[in-house]
Amino acid sequence: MAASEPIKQRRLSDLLSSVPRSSVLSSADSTLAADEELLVPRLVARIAELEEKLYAAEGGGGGVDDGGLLDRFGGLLRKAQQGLDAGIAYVVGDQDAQQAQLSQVTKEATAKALLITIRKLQSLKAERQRLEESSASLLLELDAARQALTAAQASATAAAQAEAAAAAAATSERQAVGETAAAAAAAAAANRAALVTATEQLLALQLVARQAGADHAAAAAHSQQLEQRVVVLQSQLAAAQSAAAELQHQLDCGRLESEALRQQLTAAAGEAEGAAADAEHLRAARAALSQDLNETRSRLERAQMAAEDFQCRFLQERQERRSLHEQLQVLRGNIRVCCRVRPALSAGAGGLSSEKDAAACAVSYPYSGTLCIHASERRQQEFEFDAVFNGEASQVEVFDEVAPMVRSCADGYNVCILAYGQTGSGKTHTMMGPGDAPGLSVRALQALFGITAAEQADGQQRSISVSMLEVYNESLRDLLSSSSNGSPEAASKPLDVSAMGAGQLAAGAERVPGLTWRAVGGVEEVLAVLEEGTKNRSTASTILNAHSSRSHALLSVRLTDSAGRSSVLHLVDLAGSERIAKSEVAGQQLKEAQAINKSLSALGDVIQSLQSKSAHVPYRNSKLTQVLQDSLCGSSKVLLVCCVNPEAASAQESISSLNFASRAAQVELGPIKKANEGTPASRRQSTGAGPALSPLAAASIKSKLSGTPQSGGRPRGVLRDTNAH
Ligand SMILES: Nc1ncnc2c1ncn2[C@@H]1O[C@H](COP(=O)(O)OP(=O)(O)OP(=O)(O)O)[C@@H](O)[C@H]1O
Repeated sequence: MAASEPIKQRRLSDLLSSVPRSSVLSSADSTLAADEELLVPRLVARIAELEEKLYAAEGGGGGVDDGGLLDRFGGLLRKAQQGLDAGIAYVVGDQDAQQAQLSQVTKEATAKALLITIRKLQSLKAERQRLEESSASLLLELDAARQALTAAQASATAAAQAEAAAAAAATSERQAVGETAAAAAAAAAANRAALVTATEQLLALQLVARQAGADHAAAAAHSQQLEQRVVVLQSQLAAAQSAAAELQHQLDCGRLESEALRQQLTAAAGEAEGAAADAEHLRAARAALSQDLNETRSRLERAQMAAEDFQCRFLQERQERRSLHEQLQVLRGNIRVCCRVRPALSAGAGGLSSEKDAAACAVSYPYSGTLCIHASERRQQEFEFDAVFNGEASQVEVFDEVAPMVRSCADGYNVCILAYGQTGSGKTHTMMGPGDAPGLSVRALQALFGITAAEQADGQQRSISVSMLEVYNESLRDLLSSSSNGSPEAASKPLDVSAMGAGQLAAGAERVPGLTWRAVGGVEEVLAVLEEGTKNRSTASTILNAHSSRSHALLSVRLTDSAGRSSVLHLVDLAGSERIAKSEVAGQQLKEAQAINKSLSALGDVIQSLQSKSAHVPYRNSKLTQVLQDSLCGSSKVLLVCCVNPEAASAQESISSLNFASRAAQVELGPIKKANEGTPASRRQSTGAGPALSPLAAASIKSKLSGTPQSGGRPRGVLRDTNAH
């Protein structure tokens, strides 16, 4: 019998399911509702389900899992903590040695990262603590639920036993069934109440279990989050480690750089020491230089003062020199005459017909400034001039004699330098000269350029222009005219001479109106002009000189200052003065020779008139004297260079030329005046000649300036004419 069997410990659901529902309900309480009848099996099923879950929870290792998870969490957290601690220790541990080397920014960044990491670890620890506490509380609740369940099982067992007893009593005795049924109903009601209570407890446990499941899920999720955080922290730790490695690398680099910088600093310090020494040296040198500079400055100031003094004295002395120069010119006379003897030429040259002519020399030089022509063995003639140059005299020596005249032109006087002599005697050589030994013309212009350049430095401005004129067959030809082609017939525009008297030309008026004047700025331009004029010059062969010039050539140089005042230097290469009979010319050349002789005679007449102080000077007798009249009067200076052939064959011609020169040497043109003082129309300026000198003073000055002994008052010109007959 089931009711007499010992009540075994069984599940509450098994006990409940073994109760016969119909008999219990129909006999104990006919008022139970149908849904109440269904409630019991559902509750049993539910309880079974909960028990299964509970058993599953108990036996399935839910607590174990929670503990394992927590352990894992703890392990992970500890590992994370250890890693972080190791990172922190690694980072912090080396800080002592490295901290000083790291830059401030790097240190701050590292400290901030560490702080953040530590805070996160602290937060994780607190979370773990909270979870552990939560898990403990859940375990307690589970224990309580288990105990309540055990109590409910015990109660259910008792109820089942009671039910079994009731069923046994019902079976044995129908009578007692009713009474027993009532008792059973009461017991059933009590059981039902207990069941309701148990059910409520189960529901509560179910809620708790559900809560525990939710908490478990939350804990799992949280654990997952923690794992993720751990992963993140590990990656942060790895990043921190790599950052630390990077920092270490940077530190190493920094150390290397620091070492390099230290070496550079050492080197720079060495250099700085050197530079300081150099600076000290330079400072000393600068001080010395400064001292030198001061001394130099004071020397310079003294030199400047001396220079000013010198300049002042120079100006005074220049004025004095000019004055003395003029006095010397007065003493020398305004016509100076010198003689130049050409060197002997080989046979055939210069018209020499034989070796005998070439060898025989008819000239000797007894004293300084004299020469003697030996016309024959019994006849000789001696002449004295301002200067006598033998055949060995250079162009430079001859120019030295001429230079004062050039200076006079620069001082404002009209000057005329004439080369006179027979054909082949060296006139052209003296005036023009070859390219490698330029004559007086080129040297005079050179000297004038030098003078004007020096004046320019003193602030004076003077321009130089030149003209070239040929007097051929008593007609004038402009050698620089563009229409002149060099042939006598192709005469350019006809030129004539102004009718104004000597020295009476108005300022700005031309002695030869229409004559071409070329401005020249240097010797090169002068040479070009001379070449052009020389090319245009008419030449014709004669027996005496294959290249004898048959015309007078005038190179005129005009100096004009900024005020319009001008002075002229005439450089005249006269045509040959030989006798016509000897030249054996005829026709056109005879005509040329006659014209030459006529003009040279006119020149001699002018000189004769000046010598005799005649009231009338016949300038108009030839074109040559007309053109030169302003330079053959009292307001000018004249230098006549008498050129002489040394050969015996030319002795007579030489004597003739020297007689001409002697006459000229005795001429006094009158008181010297500057070029612009001659006419009322011209501007007047100081003569610079100074007051008239006593003869004694004049002799003294002349001796002083010329350095030559005086001739003892002996007249220049022909000294002796020794004739054996
Ligand atoms: N002092 C000198 N030194 C060297 N050679 C000279 C000298 N004088 C003249 N001669 C030479 O003598 C020759 C004739 O000279 P130059 O032509 O100057 O004579 P000139 O008097 O001008 O003749 P012309 O009246 O025909 O013009 C030339 O060959 C020239 O080089």
